[in-house]
Amino acid sequence: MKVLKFGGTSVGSVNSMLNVKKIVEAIDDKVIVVVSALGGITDKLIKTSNMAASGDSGYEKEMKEIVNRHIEMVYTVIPAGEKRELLLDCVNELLSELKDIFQGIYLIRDLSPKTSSTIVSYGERLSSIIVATLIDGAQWFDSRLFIKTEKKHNKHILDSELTNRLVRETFREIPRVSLVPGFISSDKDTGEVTNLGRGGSDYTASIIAAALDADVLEIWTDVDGFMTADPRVISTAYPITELSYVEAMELCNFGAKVVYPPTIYPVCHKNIPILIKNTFNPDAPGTIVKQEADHSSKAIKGISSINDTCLITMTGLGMVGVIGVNYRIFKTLAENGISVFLVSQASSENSTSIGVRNEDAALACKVLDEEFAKEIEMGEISPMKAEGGLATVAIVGENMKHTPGIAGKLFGTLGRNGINVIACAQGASETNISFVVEGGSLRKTLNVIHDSFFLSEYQVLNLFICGIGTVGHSLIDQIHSQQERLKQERGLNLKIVGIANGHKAMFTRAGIDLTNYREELEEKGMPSSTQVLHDEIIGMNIFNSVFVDCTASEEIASLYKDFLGHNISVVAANKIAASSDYEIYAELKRIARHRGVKFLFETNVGAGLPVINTINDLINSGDKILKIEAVLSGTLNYIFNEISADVPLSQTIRNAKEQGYSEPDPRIDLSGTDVVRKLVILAREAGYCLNQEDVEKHLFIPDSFFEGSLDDFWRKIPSLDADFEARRKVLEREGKRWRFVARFEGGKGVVELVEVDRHHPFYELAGSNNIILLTTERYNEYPMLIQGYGAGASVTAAGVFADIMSIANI
Ligand SMILES: NC(=O)C1=CN([C@@H]2O[C@H](COP(=O)(O)OP(=O)(O)OC[C@H]3O[C@@H](n4cnc5c(N)ncnc54)[C@H](O)[C@@H]3O)[C@@H](O)[C@H]2O)C=CC1
Ligand SMILES: N[C@@H](CC=O)C(=O)O
Repeated sequence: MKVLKFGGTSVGSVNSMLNVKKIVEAIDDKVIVVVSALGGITDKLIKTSNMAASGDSGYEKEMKEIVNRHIEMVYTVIPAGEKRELLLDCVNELLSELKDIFQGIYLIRDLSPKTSSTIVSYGERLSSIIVATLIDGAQWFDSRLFIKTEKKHNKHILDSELTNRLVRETFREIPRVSLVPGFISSDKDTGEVTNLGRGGSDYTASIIAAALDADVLEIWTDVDGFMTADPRVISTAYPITELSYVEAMELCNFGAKVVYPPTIYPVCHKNIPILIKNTFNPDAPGTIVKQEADHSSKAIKGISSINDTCLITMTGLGMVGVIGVNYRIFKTLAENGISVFLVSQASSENSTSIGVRNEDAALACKVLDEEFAKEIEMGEISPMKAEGGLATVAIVGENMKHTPGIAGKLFGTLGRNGINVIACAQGASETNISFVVEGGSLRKTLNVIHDSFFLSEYQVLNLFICGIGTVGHSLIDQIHSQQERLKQERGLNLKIVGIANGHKAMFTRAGIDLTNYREELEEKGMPSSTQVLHDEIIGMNIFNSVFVDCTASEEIASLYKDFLGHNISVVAANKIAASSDYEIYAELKRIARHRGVKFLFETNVGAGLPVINTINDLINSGDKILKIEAVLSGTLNYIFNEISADVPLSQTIRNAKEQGYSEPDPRIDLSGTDVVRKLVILAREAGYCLNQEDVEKHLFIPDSFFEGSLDDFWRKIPSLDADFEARRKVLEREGKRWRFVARFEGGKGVVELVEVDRHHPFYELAGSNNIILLTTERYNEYPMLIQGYGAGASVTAAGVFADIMSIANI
């Protein structure tokens, strides 16, 4: 025998009603069907009662809607004929009783709890007789006759013993299909209508299933089962196939509204499985809840949360070692009907924090202050402190018991993402770790956990890309072309959630479609500014996020500190921050380390060449960099390789810009600034404290050419062509070439134009290539050499991409 329960959405529309009929009639076994009120009707009944009680004549309109909803349902799902007429008689009679009750309330302007309970019972009474008529051969039973409650602490509580006996008596002979209204009950002493609480239809079904030793309890709802997390917050949440009773209880107690929590105990006690199914998708497997759920899988099964938490903290040295303090706290709260869902107490016993719903907080503080008035007056205990606007999150899974390090991983992940844990609790059963965070961090918290415990199919990295010129555009193209492969083969979802250039910016948590992002940015983007980027990116508070700087902007570099401070990793092609004042560079690295995020800038030197990582590897393994000799400017090397009788200096500079080698402002290259920045960064990464002004410069273009605007520069630069050509000819005759060389040794840096002959290791350095010779304690007689493309869109973008991938750490 099976017990099936259909919730309000399952009986809320014509289509779903017809699905219910199909599902029940296809069962080849005895079945007891428990139904809720038509979706939304209970709320409407409560609203109408309150309107009538407050003298608002608008209640009549609401009542009309209730009438229409039921009558229309009857006319659409029950074919014309005798059955329909009989049903209409019953429905009209119930509706007319209801109308009279509302009128009475309106006239006397009074609504007692007893009348309220009577009113809400009409929802299930009406729906159940409609469904009973709809399903062939169904026999209707009145649950008020066998679901019995008693009053305790001002609440109607099930009298299990009496109810079980009455259920067994009622269903001594079980018909093929029985139809029972859920939720409603009656007082065992007075016979007054009561109910089992909102969501109580699940409980009705569970009580009946347990009393009759059903084979299974099926809860038919509008979702595919228990999900790994709230799908409205986590788009990648998915249904869990199997849960143990304990796991299901932990999950539904805490926000996952799939099952009304008291439902689990009666069937668990009898070892009757619960199957959660979707009325709108009956072929989906659903979730099975049973004694022993699959233990071979992930350590945590699901996450649940409530965004309605107030933490009440009681502190005082007068609590230490005093027996009975906790007893008094919980007794006082229980006597006042306040439910506590989280308790956290330090072993020092001088503080206890209690999680209650926000609406209960004021009363909880009041009654506890009263209970401990004497101790408060003596200064032994401080008055209760309430902190509202919080959220409680629970991670749930019986496998946690067998897996060390879950708590470490959980709190480590939260910390790296800048989420502050205000209180936490874990029972010795180890099936649940609950913790409290700021309400505003809930979304991020759920995403972080879902992602890091691999509940999601993919690990997500959220990228903000700033600057979509030569490097930024190429990077986005590369990400676009690799996105799918990374998802499928590496389980990594690289999501670009923000893109900005100097004029426009756009942001979306869902990820930007990269097909036409440039057009979209132009059309739909908001005006971009440093402040906008700062506020939007920090305000979005997204987990696992990386700010990627592909600009050459000082203002943008000034944002890194705040981003790192908000646990956003930074990947910079922009060299300004890493080469700025040593203190700033050191501070950024310090913040990144403290926050557990990354500040990476491999492309600052040698574009995509592995220069900085190599130096880090050498240093980390105990080597010491003694000397750096390098050609670090792609632009200058290109210029000195291209310059010829046919291509004058000024033209080579233009060509370097067109090839995407030069800085947005090529004067940065020609003035040696770019090379100085790079040398400073290399020296710092090698462990030396060097600033740009410490580097000696021997330049080849007079300073006067860098005065004025960029247009002035382009106008003036051809005047140097003839002189350069004359010098080039001499050089050619001598069999030499120009190389702009950077050197660092003994704590001193120099950049200069050097004339090298064919025996020099830099002589053959082609195109825009870079070369870096590292003399170290280990690589001494034969220095380490790194050589290759040192500038250009695709290699630089690939280097930025590699930094991003190292943050993903897959
Ligand atoms: N081109 C290359 O080979 C290499 C370049 N880099 C570095 O990469 C960075 C970018 O270089 P390119 O792509 O060549 O420059 P670009 O001039 O082509 O692109 C710069 C982008 O930054 C944007 N931008 C400028 N100021 C901005 C602001 N305040 N807010 C938002 N966006 C802003 C511009 O609108 C443009 O989209 C530079 O810092 C450069 O030093 C590093 C290694 C190699
Ligand atoms: N402008 C730079 C680009 C790489 O950093 C160069 O020419 O090397």
